Amino acid sequence: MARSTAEDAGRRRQERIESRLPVLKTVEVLLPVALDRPLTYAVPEGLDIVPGDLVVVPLGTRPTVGVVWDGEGAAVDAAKLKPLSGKVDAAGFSKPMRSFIDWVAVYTLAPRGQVLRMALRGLAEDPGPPQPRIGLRATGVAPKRLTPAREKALAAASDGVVRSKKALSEAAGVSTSVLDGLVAEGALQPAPLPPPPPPRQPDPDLPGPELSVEQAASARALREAVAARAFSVTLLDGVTGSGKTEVYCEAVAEALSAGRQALILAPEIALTIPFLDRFAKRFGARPAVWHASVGEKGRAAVRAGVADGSVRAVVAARSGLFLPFKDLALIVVDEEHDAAYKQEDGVAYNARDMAVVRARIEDAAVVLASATPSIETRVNVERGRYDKLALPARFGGRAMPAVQAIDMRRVGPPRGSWLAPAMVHAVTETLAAGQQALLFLNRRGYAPLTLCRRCGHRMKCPNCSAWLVEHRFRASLVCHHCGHSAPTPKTCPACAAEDALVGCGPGVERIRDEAAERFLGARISILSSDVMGAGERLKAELEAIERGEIDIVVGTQMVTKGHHFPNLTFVGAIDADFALGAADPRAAERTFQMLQQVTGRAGRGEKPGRALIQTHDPDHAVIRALVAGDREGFYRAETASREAAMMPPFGRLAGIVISAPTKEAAEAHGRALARIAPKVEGVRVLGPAEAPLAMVRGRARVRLLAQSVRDFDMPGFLRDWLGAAPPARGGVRIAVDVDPQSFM
Ligand SMILES: Nc1ncnc2c1ncn2[C@@H]1O[C@H](COP(=O)(O)OP(=O)(O)OP(=O)(O)O)[C@@H](O)[C@H]1O
Ligand SMILES: [Zn+2]
Repeated sequence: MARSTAEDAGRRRQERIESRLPVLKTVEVLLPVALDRPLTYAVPEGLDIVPGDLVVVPLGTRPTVGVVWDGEGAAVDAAKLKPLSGKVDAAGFSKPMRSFIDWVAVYTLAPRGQVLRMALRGLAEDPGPPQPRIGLRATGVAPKRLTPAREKALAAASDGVVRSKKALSEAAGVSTSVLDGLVAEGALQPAPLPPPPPPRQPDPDLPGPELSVEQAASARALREAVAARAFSVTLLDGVTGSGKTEVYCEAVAEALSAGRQALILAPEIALTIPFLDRFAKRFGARPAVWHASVGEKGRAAVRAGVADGSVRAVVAARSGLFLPFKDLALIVVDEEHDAAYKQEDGVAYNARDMAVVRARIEDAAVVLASATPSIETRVNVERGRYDKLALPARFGGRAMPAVQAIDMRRVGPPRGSWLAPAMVHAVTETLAAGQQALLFLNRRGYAPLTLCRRCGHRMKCPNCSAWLVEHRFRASLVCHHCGHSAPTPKTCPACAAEDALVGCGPGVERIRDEAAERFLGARISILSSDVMGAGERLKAELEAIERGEIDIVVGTQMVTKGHHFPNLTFVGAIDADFALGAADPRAAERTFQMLQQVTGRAGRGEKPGRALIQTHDPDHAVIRALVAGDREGFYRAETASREAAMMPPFGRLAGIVISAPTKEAAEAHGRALARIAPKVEGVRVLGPAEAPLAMVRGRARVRLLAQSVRDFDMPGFLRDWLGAAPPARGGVRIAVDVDPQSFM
């Protein structure tokens, strides 16, 4: 049977060859659209095309850039196919890069084209070959009339150097219209400007800081891992302020010395900013930067440089993982535990995990750095899959901050305020000593809930099952799930009472107001993504804090990690509990990590630090471990309870969210899916159940959860299952999330 099919195919191919002359070659082209399979195109005669080439093809009516994928073109009549329009003049996708895209698609169940789209970012904006820039040069011809301004201009140009119009007008101190006049009279003449000097390359031979004995040992091990030119993963597990950055920079130096490339991933754009300067201090030049706030031109330049090998070091947000490196030697995943590495929409991938996959395909080294490693990574170390290097003490013999809990049930703040007396006292002392304090609350805006004092009406998002968050800074009520935003009304929309709407609970803006009232004259800064953005403003603010121009920093999780403010000695966590109860198997781990990171900002300079944590549950294991400084104890207990519950990494999870215009439709489809779930040993399917966020953007949501033993092909199971699913009609949509981080 199989034999005759093969023979048939062979015969068909033969017929094709005989019936058409000349035979056109066909190729498979993967396109950046929601298709899993490449499409087949004919190759025009004379065009030399190999897998990995970037090509332009007609797709519908639009020319689209795609990538020639592996495999023979299908055995179809090439003459009936559309031919591809041409090759793009850019470095193609290497075989490892193509394998990586295939791998991510298979694992996440995203269509391959959708993964490709991430890897083509920065290409569409390619500015093309640089236009020659034109400047001005003196010709030696004397103008008819010589004014003092003209004299100045000609004197400045007398050296014969070609300068841009702007540069010449500045050098001479005359307006550009003077120069135009001289051009008109032939005394100045347009001429091509010399090309700008190439950007300075980071120099790995510059001396780094003198490392401590432990740091040096770790640095040596990481250098060896990079030099081995083989796949490896190393957890760099060092307490806050132990100098992990200095240590992994040595691994970067090793990659650069070999003329190869390094990628440093950071979970937040805010963290890339101080890193640029630290990198420049170490290597004499800044690395390339890749994230959403980099403009189109900048992105195109980074992408091109990464592909041709001229860009050696890139610091990037998670999407940098899909850049087409020419010779990738090292990926550093800084703050590897961070949930921001997980992309929730579109292709649901975890950049930390996919960094390991990419490194395996490219024979590269991975460094996972964290003061609070994920349980997943720790277990991989215990199983011998990853290596581990430990930095158990802060650099320079500095002490870890002393951490205490404030029991909000007994010694909490007076009604209507959020800072407990002990917190106020500690901040006052800190300011009196000329030091900085950080108040941490992981809630943006002013108040998480607004209600009417008269009728009790609560301000809800019209599109989501969520409260609107008051942002006083923007004078509006905002939904943090869909972005809906409207001016804060003067009257209650339900009972029309005037001035009856009140904010309940605190966000960072409210803490800022309270701090301003309590600590008169203190210079206070709010660090929160919606207030600061991610650009120059944030950079300036971080620098002002570092220089000591700010007394109190009030911030969301944006400030919890990575930053190094030497004069900051006190950290107060306003509400340690709010994440503890969440319907999330990682709730305890996450809370521990967040609080350990934020308290770790205290006392990183000469002066010792301390931290206070406001909690309603001081006996909770997380709080007790933080106060006792018993990191290992917490991890042991948490790992054991995860194992008992068969939760990751001891079991696998996948979430399926079904959304639809109505709750009934979502539920019906959820039930239909659950009914046809394959009965396989070692896996069970839970749900459908209404999602905690039951409505987002006007769409009702229900969830299914698949839970399996550890050694189980979850993507394969999901593919079989969903492949047999009834078609999603009536606006039903299905989103699959393998290894979910969010359970909302
Ligand atoms: N060997 C060294 N010589 C001089 N300074 C050092 C050295 N090691 C670390 N430092 C300094 O100590 C501070 C803390 O180091 P770093 O920021 O690398 O710590 P970290 O382990 O990354 O901390 P966190 O996990 O909290 O981000 C930095 O200012 C760094 O420059
Ligand atoms: Zn909303």
